[in-house]
Amino acid sequence: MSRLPVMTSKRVLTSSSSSSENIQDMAPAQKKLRKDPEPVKPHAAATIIGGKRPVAATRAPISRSARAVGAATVAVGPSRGVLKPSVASAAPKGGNVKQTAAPTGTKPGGGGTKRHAWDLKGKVSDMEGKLRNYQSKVKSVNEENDILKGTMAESKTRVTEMERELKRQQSQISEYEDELHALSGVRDELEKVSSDKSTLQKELSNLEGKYKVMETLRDSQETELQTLTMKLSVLESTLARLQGTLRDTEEEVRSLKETVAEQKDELHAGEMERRRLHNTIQELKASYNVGKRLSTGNIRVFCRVRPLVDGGLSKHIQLPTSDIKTITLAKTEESHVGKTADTQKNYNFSFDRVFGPGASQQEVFEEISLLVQSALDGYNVCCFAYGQTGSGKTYTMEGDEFDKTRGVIPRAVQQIFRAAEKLATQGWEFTFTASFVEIYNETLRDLLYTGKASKRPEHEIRKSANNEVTITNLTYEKVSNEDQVLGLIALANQNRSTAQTAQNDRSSRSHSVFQLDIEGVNAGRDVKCKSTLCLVDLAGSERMLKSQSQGERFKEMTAINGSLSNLGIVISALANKESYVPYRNSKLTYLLQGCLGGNSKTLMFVNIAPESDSFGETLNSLRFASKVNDCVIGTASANRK
Ligand SMILES: Nc1ncnc2c1ncn2[C@@H]1O[C@H](COP(=O)(O)OP(=O)(O)OP(=O)(O)O)[C@@H](O)[C@H]1O
Repeated sequence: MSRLPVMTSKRVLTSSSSSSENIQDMAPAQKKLRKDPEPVKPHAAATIIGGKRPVAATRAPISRSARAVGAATVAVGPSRGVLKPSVASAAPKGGNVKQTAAPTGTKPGGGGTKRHAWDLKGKVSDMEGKLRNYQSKVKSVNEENDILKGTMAESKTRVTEMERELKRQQSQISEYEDELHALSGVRDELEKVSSDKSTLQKELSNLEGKYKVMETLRDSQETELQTLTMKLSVLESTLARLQGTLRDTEEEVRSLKETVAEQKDELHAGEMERRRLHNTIQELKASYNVGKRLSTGNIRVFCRVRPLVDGGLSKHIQLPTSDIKTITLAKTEESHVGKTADTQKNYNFSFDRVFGPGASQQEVFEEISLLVQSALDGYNVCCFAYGQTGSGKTYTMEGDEFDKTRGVIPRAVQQIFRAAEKLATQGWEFTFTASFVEIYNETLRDLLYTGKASKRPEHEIRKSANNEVTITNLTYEKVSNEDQVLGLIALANQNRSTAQTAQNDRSSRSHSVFQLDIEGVNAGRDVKCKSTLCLVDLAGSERMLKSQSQGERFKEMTAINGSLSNLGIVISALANKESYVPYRNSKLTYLLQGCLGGNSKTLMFVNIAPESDSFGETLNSLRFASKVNDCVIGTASANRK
């Protein structure tokens, strides 16, 4: 809206700024007017000077008369003699001159009267008329000039005014321009604000959308909250009810705990009583022997008869069905003279138990399971199998791999670990250490050794200050379950079979000793116990005539006989309460010292072969076992603290 006045001003400014030029420009316009036959266009000058039409209007006729005067003036100079052509040449251009000259009545070259050459007076009069005419014209031109001067002054004033106006308008323009500049900044700002506004509007619409979603969410959460509040109140009431129940239950638990503690005390007392009674029973069992005489002792002897290869039993072995403790060896002696009938000689033996050829491994173990239990109660327990080669010692001690035919060692191990688990509920914690050693030719060999054969260490039996017997360099393996022990037994058998390949039938000529050291702690009762379960498979006990054996065999025989007879000697020394017991006479007795002494429960299996050709060896074995069975060593006491 501010542009329009500015443009107008500019146009005005352009035309007026060169007012002097415009005035000069008027000259060509006037020249044109002279050529133009048409009347002068005074409005053109009027337009230039801002519509001062009255001035132009007055000027136009003046111009015409002035031109005529000019033409006449031009002609005045050379008037002598050349006036005619001059007037004549001026005639077609300005007919008005003629008209102006007409009142004089002396129109030279026109329709006027031509003076005679002599009519100088007339000519002077004409000239004077002309002069007067010219003078009046000059006067009117002067007047016109004065008017023009006034107009010029007026125009100058106007120009000055216009220049002032122009300056004012210029300053206004610069103001407008400043304003415009300021407004353009405002416009940019406005544009920015408008773009911000559209961004904000978008954001607003986004937020509105989100708000709606939130509102929906809030509504659903409020519903959920209401549901949860209801559930909470239900739960709170349930909780209050349960807390009441809990208080009652806690009360009940407290009284039950007291009862349990009392029962634990009773159980512990019961366990101790059980151990005492268990021990008494075994002592009583051991004290009753064939001779029906009561004695106190703790070596029990079981006899086991191996079945014949084709089953059944030899005639020379008699096992009365009514008595499970006796065995009779019957020998028929032919009459030398032939006159008398053959005589039969019976050898009767009585032991703690006699197992016939049909006795199963399970039956046999049941009889010794009480003894095994004693090992957990803190008693040293030793069980060894004695008998000639092939009489069933290994079968009795180790048995076969199948469940039914498993021997004493795996069954004893199973029982020990199961019993330890039960005792754990009464606060007992047990640690078990296993070792397996072979005595061959009075040399010790570690059956759990896994190193290089060439680096096999030598072993010595050592006795500590507290009378504990240990073997140097022997593998003592910590075990915590039955499977680990069975793995060790398998390793021992592997070691034995390796040695056996090198020397035929070596197992028959070596003693193998499996030992399980048991340590129990009942921290709650401050009770400890320590014992060793010792299970021994002795070498074959058959006697050989010295003359029949030579070299290595003789050496083996001497070693076996030596250790077995020393075993007998040690047992009788213990039975006779001799001051000196020759334990150190053989490796076997030295190793078993702890198990044979007064503080242990010992069981001996005497295994016999049923074949008639083994009669002699069977008799010897039964005699040896009988001697052992007669021994009264003394009562064992548990290793408890
Ligand atoms: N009570 C039994 N019932 C069935 N078979 C048995 C019985 N006792 C032993 N045998 C079998 O008799 C054979 C010889 O037994 P075993 O090897 O146990 O004798 P051993 O006395 O240990 O001999 P060695 O002194 O040579 O080691 C084995 O095949 C064994 O399975």
